[in-house]
Amino acid sequence: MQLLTLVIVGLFMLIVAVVHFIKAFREVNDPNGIPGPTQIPYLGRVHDLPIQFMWLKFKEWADKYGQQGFYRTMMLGAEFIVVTDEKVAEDLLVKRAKYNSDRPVIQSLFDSKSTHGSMEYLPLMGHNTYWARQRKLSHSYLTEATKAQYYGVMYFEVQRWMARLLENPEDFQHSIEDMSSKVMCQLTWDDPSLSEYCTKSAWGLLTQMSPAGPITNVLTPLWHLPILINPWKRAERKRHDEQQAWWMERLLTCREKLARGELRPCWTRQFLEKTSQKTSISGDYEASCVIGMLALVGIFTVVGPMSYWLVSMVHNPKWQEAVQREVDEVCGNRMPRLEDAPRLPILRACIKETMRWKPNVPTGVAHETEADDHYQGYFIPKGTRILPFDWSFLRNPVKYPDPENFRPERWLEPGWPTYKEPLTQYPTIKGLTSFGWGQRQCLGMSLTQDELIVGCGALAWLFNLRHKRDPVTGRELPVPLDRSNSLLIIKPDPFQMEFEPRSEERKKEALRLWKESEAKDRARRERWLRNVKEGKANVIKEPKVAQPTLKIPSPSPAAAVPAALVDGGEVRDGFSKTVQVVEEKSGGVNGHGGSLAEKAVIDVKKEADISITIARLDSTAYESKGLRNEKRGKPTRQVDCPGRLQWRRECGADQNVPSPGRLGHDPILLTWTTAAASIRVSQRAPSRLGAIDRLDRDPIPNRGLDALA
Ligand code: HEM
Repeated sequence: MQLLTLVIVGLFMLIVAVVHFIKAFREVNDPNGIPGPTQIPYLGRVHDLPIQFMWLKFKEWADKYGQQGFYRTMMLGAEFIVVTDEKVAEDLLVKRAKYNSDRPVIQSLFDSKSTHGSMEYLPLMGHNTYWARQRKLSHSYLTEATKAQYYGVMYFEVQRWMARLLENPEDFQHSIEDMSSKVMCQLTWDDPSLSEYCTKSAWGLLTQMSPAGPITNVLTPLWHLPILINPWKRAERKRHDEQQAWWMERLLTCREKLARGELRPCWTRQFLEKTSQKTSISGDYEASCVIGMLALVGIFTVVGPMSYWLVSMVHNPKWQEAVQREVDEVCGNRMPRLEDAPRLPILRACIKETMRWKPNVPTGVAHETEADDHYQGYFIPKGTRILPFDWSFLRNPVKYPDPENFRPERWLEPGWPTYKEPLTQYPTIKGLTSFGWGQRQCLGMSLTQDELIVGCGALAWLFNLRHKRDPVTGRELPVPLDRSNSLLIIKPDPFQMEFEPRSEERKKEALRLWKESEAKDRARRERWLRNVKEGKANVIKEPKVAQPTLKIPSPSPAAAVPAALVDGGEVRDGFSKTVQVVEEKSGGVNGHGGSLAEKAVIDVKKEADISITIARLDSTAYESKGLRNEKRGKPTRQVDCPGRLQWRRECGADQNVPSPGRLGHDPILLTWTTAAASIRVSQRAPSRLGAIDRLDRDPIPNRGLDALA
């Protein structure tokens, strides 16, 4: 009897599970929804989407389901729209950029979107205030460096690279990376000797954020295992802390060098001398991150097309000869410079065709939608990831006839769909789909183009790039066309090739040039230091650091609250604001109504008295005075305060507070849930410099950022 009951219960549960599964299956495969491969409830297509060369599977699906320019798939509950046509990307990511410019969470990084104020990875940040101000700053630094022709750094490093290739050609893959790393380390911290570590750190971050990196990026629930049995989280904690400490150390070293007058033009000097006075960047920590991130992102990106240039040239000797002829005609006995670019269309065409033929961000970088939307009659829910699938854009046979082959003439000869005049300006890689879309479009297009012109131009001037021959059999060693890593940003796997100097004269000239540049650089540095010691020119004093002020960057207090809950509001003064909430949801603290209506983040850098006042507009003011920031490291603290005030330190295991205590940051998340509230946060005893250096509103309104596109 008991057995029979068990069997009946078991059968019943099985039937319930099957019915539930069928219902879920129908839901995730709605015949009226966006076309795409059949989805398995909860899993999506995680079972047959390969981690290696994922873009090839995406392309297979694109050919099958992407007739309308997009298709849909799922991964462990996350919705994806894979965009396969440029027009659709334009519609969704440019025209609707206002609410399609967020980023998905990257599970294996702490606070990848900076939702909790980590402020670390600009390209991965959500569509929030940190992103807006860091993008503005990065854009202005990159533009200024471009105008100043990168302070000569690119020529210097490319000359060094040519000499290294002559002396040690076998090491070419390492020396490419080191060259682009040295360029970035000079632009960032005026110190090329940092390149080795910086490159390592760049690949470390890239691996951590890629689907082909830690398994926790795909099997995301694993990330939430307790830290003791979670090797992925422990490894990331170590990587992260080392990287952040290194960035901070760079900034502090630059400050010391600046004070001694030893720092030449670079982005950190620009920040210390000028920007720190009038920026919304919150302080040293954030500055070290935004500048450090720029250095990293400029390494693993440029390495791809620079390496694929070698592949293109080895496989297409006719085009190599054409580039060499053009460079010889224009530059004669010297290496190409940026001012030669208008007269080097074949070089530019081959660079652009290399990027089209072998795109180094083949899947594209996902945006995330911030609002429900409809497109071509289909519903796109908030939180959907939109993947602008670059491999597909660049293999569209209508725009790029014969897409599988290297055809630079498509940029040079009238009659091809992509031909554009004047040839002094076009082809240019600026605006290529590989650099992304809308408000999140890449900021490094000019830098990439310039570095490729100087670097690839120098290669064409100095070398014949050839297959290497096996010394025993005499046979050509293969240079594979389709072997690469599978990270978000790719580069070819190691291979062998020959760098044959075009003539003995050019070889001598390249070595002489490098010796001369190196000697000049050393002499300049020594002169600079001598002058400093003798108290002569070029001693740059850092301006006095002003007392940081509290800021509320959001222009409208209402904007931070879900629109339906808000009935206007006003900013009373710099530090306080009023929000009127007209509707409440159930739940909330202490059983009283009130979903999360507002929250603010305060950074308290050192011990300080602060006063936080929360007042219900319709009753007495509740005050919690003199909260001392003495309990460092305590993860959560509840303040006994009527009016359903809750505040806590934002130090949960998943919420990455930038090295609390160590680097001087100590953010407090403040939330309040009253029906109608005003809040005042102030520093009661500003006894120490920089005690409070940031008061932000979070979530951050996305309106008003369009101007930054
Ligand atoms: C081959 C070279 C490069 C490629 C293919 C590339 C590609 C991209 C892509 C696809 C994005 C995301 C766009 C989107 O979400 O729609 C991006 C963002 C970005 N790139 Fe590049 N990039 C390159 C070089 C560089 C360089 C040299 C720098 C600067 C040193 C740079 C700085 C950035 C920054 C700061 C962002 C973040 C923009 C934002 O989130 O608002 N990139 N890049």
